[in-house]
Amino acid sequence: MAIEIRDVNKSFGEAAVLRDVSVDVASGSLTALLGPSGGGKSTLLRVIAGLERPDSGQVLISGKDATRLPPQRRGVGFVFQHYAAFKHMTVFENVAFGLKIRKRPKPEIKKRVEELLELVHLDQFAARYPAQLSGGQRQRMALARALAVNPEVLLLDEPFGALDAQVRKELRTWLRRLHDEVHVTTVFVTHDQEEAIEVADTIVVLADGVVQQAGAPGDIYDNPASPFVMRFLGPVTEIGGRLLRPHDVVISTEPGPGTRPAVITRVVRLGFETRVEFQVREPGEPGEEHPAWAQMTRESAGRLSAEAGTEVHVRPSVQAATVPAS
Ligand SMILES: Nc1ncnc2c1ncn2[C@@H]1O[C@H](COP(=O)(O)OP(=O)(O)OP(=O)(O)O)[C@@H](O)[C@H]1O
Repeated sequence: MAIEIRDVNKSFGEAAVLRDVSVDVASGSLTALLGPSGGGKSTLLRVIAGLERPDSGQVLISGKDATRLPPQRRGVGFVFQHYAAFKHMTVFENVAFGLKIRKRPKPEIKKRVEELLELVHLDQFAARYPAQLSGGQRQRMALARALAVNPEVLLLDEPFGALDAQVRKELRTWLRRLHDEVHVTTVFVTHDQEEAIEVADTIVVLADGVVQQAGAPGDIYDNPASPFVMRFLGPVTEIGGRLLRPHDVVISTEPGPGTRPAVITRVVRLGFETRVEFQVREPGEPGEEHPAWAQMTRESAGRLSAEAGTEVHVRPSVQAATVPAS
C-alpha cells in the first residue's frame, strides 16, 4: 500500500514540529525516516498511524484519504521502541492476541502464529513468557505480533533503539530479509544513518520538521542536497571551501590542476583503511591553513609514502560530489 503525505503541518502549542511535510512512500518499500533527535520523525510516524491529527494537510493510504480515519481503520501495524508485551501471556498468546480479538477460528490462529514465529525465528520459544526472552527476541516477537493481523503498512519507531550495538546489527539484517520475504510497506524511524543506509531502500531525512531530502540511500549519500544532509549521512572534510567525503580526496606528490598544497600531520592506520590528516593551504589566503583529512586504502597510502611532515598536493577526485561548506 502506497502512503502519500501531503503538505502536513503539525504544531504543539507554539512549536511547529512538522512544516509542509510531503513524502511519498512507495507500495512495498522499506522507508527510513532519518534525522536528529527532536526533528519530528516520531510525530510524522504517529500522523501516518492516526495517533496524531495533523493541523493541515492529508495522509493518503492506498490513494484513499485516511486523514480522519482512526488508527484501527487504517490497516497499519506498529511497533515502538519500548514495546509493551503482555507479561502474563506466552509468546504464542502475545502474537495471537490481535487475531483472537478479531475472533478468528482457533485452527487458523494456530497456523498463522506458527508461521509467524517461524518467520521471526522464535518457533522454539512459543511457550515462553516475554521475561524469558532477550531484548532482540522480544522485539522480534513484537514484529510478529504486528504482522499477525496482515497489516498493509508496518510502522516501526526505533524498533531496535534500546538494544546493544551487536544485536541491533543482527536485527537490521534480519529486518531487511524479513521485508524481502513479506513485502509489507514499512516505514521505520531511526537517528542512525548507518542503520538507514543499510536497511532502507528509501531514506527521508527530516530535521527541524522539514524534509531535507528524500531518495535512495546511495543517491543521498553521493549527492546530498545540503551541507546538513552531507554531514548527517557520513564523514566529511573540507577542501577549497567545499565539503566532500574523505574517500574522495586525491593526494599527490606533484601539483596539478585544482590542487592545493598541504602538509601531512598524521597518518592513522585502521586495518584495511588509512586516515591521512593534513593542513591545507588555500590559494589567495596567505598564511590561512585548515585541517582536513583523506581516507584511503593502506596500499595507496603506502604508494605515497605518506608520513607526518610530507608536503603533498590535494584536490577532490573527478567524480567527487561536493557541496559548498556554508
Ligand atoms: N505531544 C507532544 N506535546 C508537545 N510537544 C511534543 C509532543 N510530541 C512531540 N513534541 C515535540 O515535538 C518535537 C519533535 O518530536 P518527535 O518525537 O517527533 O521528534 P523525533 O525526531 O522523533 O525525535 P527523537 O529521535 O528524539 O524521538 C520535539 O521538540 C518534541 O518535544
